[in-house]
Amino acid sequence: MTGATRVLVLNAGSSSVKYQLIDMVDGTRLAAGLVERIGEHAGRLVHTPHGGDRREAVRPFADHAAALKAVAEELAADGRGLDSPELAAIGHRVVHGGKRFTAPTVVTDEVLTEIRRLVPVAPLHNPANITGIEVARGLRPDLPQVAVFDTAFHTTIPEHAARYAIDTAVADRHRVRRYGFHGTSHQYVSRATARLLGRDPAELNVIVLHLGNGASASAVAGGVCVETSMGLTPLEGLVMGTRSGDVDAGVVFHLHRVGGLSVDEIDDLLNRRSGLLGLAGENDMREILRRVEEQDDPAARLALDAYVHRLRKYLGAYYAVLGRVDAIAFTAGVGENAAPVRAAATAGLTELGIVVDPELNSVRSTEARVISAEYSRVTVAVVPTDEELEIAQQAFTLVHPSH
Ligand SMILES: Nc1ncnc2c1ncn2[C@@H]1O[C@H](COP(=O)(O)OP(=O)(O)O)[C@@H](O)[C@H]1O
Ligand SMILES: CC(=O)OP(=O)(O)O
Ligand SMILES: [Mg+2]
Repeated sequence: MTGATRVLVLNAGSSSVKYQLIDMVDGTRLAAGLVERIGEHAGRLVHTPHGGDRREAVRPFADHAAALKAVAEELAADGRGLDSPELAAIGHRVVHGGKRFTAPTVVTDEVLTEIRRLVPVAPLHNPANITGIEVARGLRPDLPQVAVFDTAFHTTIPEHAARYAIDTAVADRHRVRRYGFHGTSHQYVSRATARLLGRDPAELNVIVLHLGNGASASAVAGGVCVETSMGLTPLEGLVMGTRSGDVDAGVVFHLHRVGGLSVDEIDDLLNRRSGLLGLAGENDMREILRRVEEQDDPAARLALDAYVHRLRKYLGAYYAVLGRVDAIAFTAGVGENAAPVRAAATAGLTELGIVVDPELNSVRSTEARVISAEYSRVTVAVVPTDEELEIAQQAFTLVHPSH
């Protein structure tokens, strides 16, 4: 293959930027890294070039623009700067695509305006995604900037699952419905699960549990998403690091009318100070598990139990939605690494045909692997997600449809 074959992928989060430079001919990761704690006193950049040593810098990064400039400098230091003629596109994770964006899209001014209009329904995410696009475009105005939307994979969810049972006219006017997020990951992992089992995705029903900082579940029937736990915004569903997941909407009225909290304060409470953080003062699952195991800490125990209980409720619900489940796939930071969470989420479900093998579950590996017992009717697997590769492939296919 000749010409430009590389894609730089930017995944800009609220306080971090993850990036990868991938050669699409053979999938080589030419560079991977992240900048975290953007806007704080002590930021950190970690950069790993292909075949080279990991470099780390601890210093402040005032904002996303400063972080992206630092990323560009690291890539340039490897001789793979953003000015490289081998770059075919820059792929951006964009969290909310609303109803309009159902596929990867080349960003124009008009597309950017639409992504900006969706900021109120993805306040933690879309602003950072927009900055990423603007900075990258400033550095390489000649290159296609491709937006790959978290919501896209969920556009197949049937109307009766996507609708909230509220007045249709009000819902339509304000575009209130279930959009769902982490779609790029749910799509990648459901297919990777089929590959692991040597099956065609079209004949497989899978429940995907994406458990990272944000967490969501999805039900995928024959490769098509039919239900997911996040809703209008990435707040609904599972208990997360700092987000509550499901609460009675009446909680909002109560906190406002009786508790005297403003709407902005309630937003901040539910999105940034709830979940594991709200229950145990700590949003990192590693620390929660450590406190449970080493200190038998009651707050950490409650947080872990609430997290697992919610997960089990969704597992049961999606089992009923699908009718037949072939596989359950655990993915993202917690799903890939936290064996105790996987064990607790699946314990005592023999009647549902779900039996996890404790020994297989305790194996540490970065590879996709089966953790259920041989006789388990439902295959339970750990399937590492790769949102960056999926974004790079979708972006490259869009700009080079022939490859
Ligand atoms: N070894 C581990 N055991 C338990 N939890 C882990 C482990 N490694 C990472 N995690 C958890 O994974 C979460 C972050 O997941 P990740 O997928 O990296 O998040 P995101 O991409 O949403 O920022 C954190 O809660 C972290 O504690
Ligand atoms: C949509 C979402 O929750 O993303 P993240 O897990 O990256 O916060
Ligand atoms: Mg993630």
